[in-house]
Amino acid sequence: MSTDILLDVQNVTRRFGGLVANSDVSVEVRRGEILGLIGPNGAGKSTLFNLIAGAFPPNEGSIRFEGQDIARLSGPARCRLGIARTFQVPRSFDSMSVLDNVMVGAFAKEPGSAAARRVAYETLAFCGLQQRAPAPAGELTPPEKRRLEVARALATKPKLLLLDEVMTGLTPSEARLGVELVRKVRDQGVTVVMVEHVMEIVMPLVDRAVVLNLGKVLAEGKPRDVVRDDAVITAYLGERHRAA
Ligand SMILES: Nc1ncnc2c1ncn2[C@@H]1O[C@H](COP(=O)(O)OP(=O)(O)OP(=O)(O)O)[C@@H](O)[C@H]1O
Repeated sequence: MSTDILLDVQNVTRRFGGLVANSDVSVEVRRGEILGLIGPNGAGKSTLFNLIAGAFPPNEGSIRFEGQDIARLSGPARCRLGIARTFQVPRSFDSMSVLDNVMVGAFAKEPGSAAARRVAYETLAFCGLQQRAPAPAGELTPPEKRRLEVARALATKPKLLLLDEVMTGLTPSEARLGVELVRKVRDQGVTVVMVEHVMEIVMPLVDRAVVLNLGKVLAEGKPRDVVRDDAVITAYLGERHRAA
């Protein structure tokens, strides 16, 4: 395996009863890239995130991170190796302060509370949330909550960050700030895989895109090629993209 492959998912299948949510999916994630994972609702994008982050194991196939087989490791063990994720629906602890929420992430790598607090403050500043550190997380606005999700994941000091629809519901100016944050994360040396539905946001941002449809990889490549792919237009993007 080439060392520039950080994450190597090969021939992964995940079933839920009779439903095949991921079917023979292979995706390679290169170190330092921003990879977009796109596709219609129910295509299997979150399932693939869950498989990578360790929410459940695959029924078949292999998942290797820096060459190590991680398919049977727990979520916390994968977090310690350097895989972090956000959730589609933010999962903050609303009665805890914003700072304490981020400290929960920081404790993954920093057992001492003084060091974890320092990491949490640095991460909040990086994400533009430092002013909100003492506020209860439940008082954050929806875009701030999405930032908090990112901050909590970043505080674990990941090598690979999985972003699940962090731009959903943002106004165009909030989304621009979100794009800036994702670029900054990558510039820090963190590899990013992001699920997004808004093509105008995701396509200019990502280096490559993988399209899932009905649990299978339908296409992958440079964004400009993927948006012109006939199968992708038919299954997901719609006809207005054919003229583009
Ligand atoms: N834990 C689960 N138990 C049973 N079925 C599941 C589970 N997780 C996902 N599924 C099913 O697997 C299929 C793929 O779902 P998944 O959430 O991965 O798609 P998605 O591409 O992330 O969709 P969306 O864009 O709507 O979030 C769906 O039919 C979904 O209902």
